[in-house]
Amino acid sequence: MHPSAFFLPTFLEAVRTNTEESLASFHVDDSEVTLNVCLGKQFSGGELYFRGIRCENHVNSETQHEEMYDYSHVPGRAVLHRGRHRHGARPTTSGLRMNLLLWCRSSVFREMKRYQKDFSSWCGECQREKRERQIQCVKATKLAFLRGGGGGMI
Ligand SMILES: O=C(O)CCC(=O)C(=O)O
Ligand SMILES: [Fe+2]
Repeated sequence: MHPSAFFLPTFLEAVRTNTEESLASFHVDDSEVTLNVCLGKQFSGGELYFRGIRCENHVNSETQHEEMYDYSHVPGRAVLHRGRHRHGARPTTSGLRMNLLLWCRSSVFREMKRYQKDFSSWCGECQREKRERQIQCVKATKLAFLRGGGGGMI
């Protein structure tokens, strides 16, 4: 599919500076994909911290250790992340930080999501729950097998 068919519409959210930093506390974006371009030249701090991708149902669930990821901005470079990737920005400790944020939305993806119940292909918590269900299922099957006397056949 042509990218322009998938991401409609794309728009500019804001250029954030130090003074707007309260906006960047822990959140998910109302986008499918966000492009964050670092325009500041000299600053320190302002790192992004990512804490796992979540569907609407699991946005407040715990973070698994392996989902923790921190990113330090590099002037002139951009980071592209999923809008549903929970994230925030640490305070700028010196200088002026400016970031250009592009929120890219997909009406196709949003329409498809309305008919789906299982988001385990991208939500970390749906994945964890699915694994847990599988483990419980294997345990129950083993137990039923052993209770049925099948254990002697191994
Ligand atoms: O860089 C910031 O201050 C905000 C970052 C953010 O929220 C984003 O990349 O979506
Ligand atoms: Fe954001």
